[in-house]
Amino acid sequence: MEKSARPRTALNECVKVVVRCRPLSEKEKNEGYEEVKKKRTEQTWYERLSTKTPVDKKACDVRLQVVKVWPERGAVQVYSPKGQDKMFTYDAAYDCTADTQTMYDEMVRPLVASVLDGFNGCVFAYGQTGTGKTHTMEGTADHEGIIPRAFRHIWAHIENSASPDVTHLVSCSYIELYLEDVRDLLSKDCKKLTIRGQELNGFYIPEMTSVVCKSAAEMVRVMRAGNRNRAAGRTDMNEHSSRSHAVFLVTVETAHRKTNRIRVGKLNLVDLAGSERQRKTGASAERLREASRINQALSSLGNVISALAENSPHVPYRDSKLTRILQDSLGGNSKTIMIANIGPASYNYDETITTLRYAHRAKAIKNKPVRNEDPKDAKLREYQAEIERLRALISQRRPVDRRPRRPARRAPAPADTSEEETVSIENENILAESTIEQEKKQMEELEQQIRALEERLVQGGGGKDLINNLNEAQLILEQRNSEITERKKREVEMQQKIELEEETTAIVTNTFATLQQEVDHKTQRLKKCLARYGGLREEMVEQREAHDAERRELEALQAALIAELRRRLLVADSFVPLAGRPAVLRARYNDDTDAWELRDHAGVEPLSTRPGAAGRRRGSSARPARRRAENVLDLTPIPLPATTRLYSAPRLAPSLAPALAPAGRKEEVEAVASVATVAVAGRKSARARPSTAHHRLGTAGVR
Ligand SMILES: Nc1ncnc2c1ncn2[C@@H]1O[C@H](COP(=O)(O)OP(=O)(O)OP(=O)(O)O)[C@@H](O)[C@H]1O
Repeated sequence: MEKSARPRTALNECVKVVVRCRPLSEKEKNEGYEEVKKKRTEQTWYERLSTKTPVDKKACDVRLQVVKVWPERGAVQVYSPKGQDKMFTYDAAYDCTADTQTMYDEMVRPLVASVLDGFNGCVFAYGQTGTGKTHTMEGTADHEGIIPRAFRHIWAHIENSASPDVTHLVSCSYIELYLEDVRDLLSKDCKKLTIRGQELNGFYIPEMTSVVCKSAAEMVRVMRAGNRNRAAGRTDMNEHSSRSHAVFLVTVETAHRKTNRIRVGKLNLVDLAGSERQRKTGASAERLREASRINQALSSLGNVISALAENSPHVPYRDSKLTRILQDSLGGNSKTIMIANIGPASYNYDETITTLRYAHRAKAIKNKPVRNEDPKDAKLREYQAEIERLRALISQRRPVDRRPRRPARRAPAPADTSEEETVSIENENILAESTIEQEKKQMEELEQQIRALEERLVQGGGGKDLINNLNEAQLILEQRNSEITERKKREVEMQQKIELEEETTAIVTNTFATLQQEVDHKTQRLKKCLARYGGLREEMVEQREAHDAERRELEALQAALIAELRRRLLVADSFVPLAGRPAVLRARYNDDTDAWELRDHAGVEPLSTRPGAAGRRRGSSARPARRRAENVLDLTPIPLPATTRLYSAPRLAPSLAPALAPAGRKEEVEAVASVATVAVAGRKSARARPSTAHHRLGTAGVR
């Protein structure tokens, strides 16, 4: 991501939130069917939704679904196991029958059109693992996702640019956030990148690879190449689960020759990794580590969404790299669409409710999109300046080039010239010839450079030939489609407004003929308030339960991670030589440079020196310096089975003892035995001490 110019004046625009519910998967059907059979006697939602035969597989499939989508109202209803159904409304809602094409036309198309007009745009898919985020963003061979559709849209627009005075430059980058490392998916070895900048001026990634593309097909190839490098794996919830958050960035620069202005639109297409419960995904070892990082980043994203929705003065963007990358998209200079993916299965009720709540909160986020005109970092401007410079260079050298390539015939030296002069004239001729050759080569090189730069730029076609006519027709059709979808969207909004205002209008227009009527009306309102209060209480209890479940999950995760850490420490204790240990302990993780660093205490402050007292001299003390304790290696000894026994003096017959033991020998034996006992006691007490170094290293290991 490159540093973009800060907005000047901006109109607030809310984040658009879309919900997409995928169909029930075969696995959910089978597992749910088994569960229904098990639970048929319990009073749960299965019973509430049940027909008469709970083991009938078809009826069971219907009853397994706790989500009902109302596309015409943009609403999602979730049947609650405790009685009170939940209803959420969004900018749009799509059920399992809706395809990506409809979704793109209705919601994403206007956003991509804004990007082509110089705005920043972001589409990000959020939701539990296996709910269809990758399916929605990338799609499959049969169902094209939003990303390739956006590519085609961009290129249809470029090919149809009416005027050849318009020049375009399209480039893409692809990065992923894997285990808190930002990796460049388009570089050969997926090099790690650093996020630079600050919260106030925005974050950016300066070194990521940017590939200039000249067609939608080329962009798809770039995306596939990046996908091959992306971290993916199998979990119990998803056969091909994304183990990283991926961001595909498209930059479209458009230069208008007449106005001499450049507009730069940036489109972030984000496929987040899904939140997951260890219990459900069956994650272990590496998957567990990934899951903990995924959940950590998503939790930071949730905190940012909550802070923005509540207009909190502090938004914790710095908490994770994901939120730093998405800073502009959430509350910044961007038009943003959040796609909340959910599954319909009762099995995932809690996760679905959590996703819907987050999505509902995100609706309140206000962004400040501004058209990016003539930003300093526009590559097109750079290319144009370079082309101009090269052209100027060529025209400066032209007179040299116009000289005859080689003299047609070397003029013979006049008869009276000496032999020496003849040689020097010939040498001059040879020198001139080689200079001309060199100049020629340089000119060719310069022209080649110009051609290479110009090839990167795409000139507006003018739409005169057959293909362009077809494209034009397509564009008109798309425009009509978008008009229709715009109208549909307005209808949904109207419907939502009508429903919301119905209640208040009824109250306002109600005239109370009698006192009894007023009492009835107020009783009715009170009942409604009580019902709402009940609903809120229920929600609170549910949230507490969800929080408890999450806490338990995190505790389990922590226990697993600590176990893993102990294993690694054991390996380190056994194999890292003693000399290297202090260095390992001094290593600190630096968030800014994104790397582990060894504090050079020789250069900064020797460990042996005591920290200075503020303003006054410290009295001398026998206690060791404070700093020293930070670098002490305090390891818990590994309890190993004893392979030796303590020495105990052999029992001797009392009559033989004085004869065999020389004077003083007995005391010596007793002293050795007592030292050994003290050593064992010391070892035991060391075992009982808390392992502070482990804890310290533990934090480091988790980082
Ligand atoms: N709308 C849909 N219609 C049909 N199948 C779908 C739909 N959405 C998702 N699926 C299927 O569900 C499965 C999981 O989808 P996908 O991999 O996109 O989930 P995800 O949310 O990206 O998961 P993760 O977070 O683990 O990467 C896939 O087999 C996909 O084909």
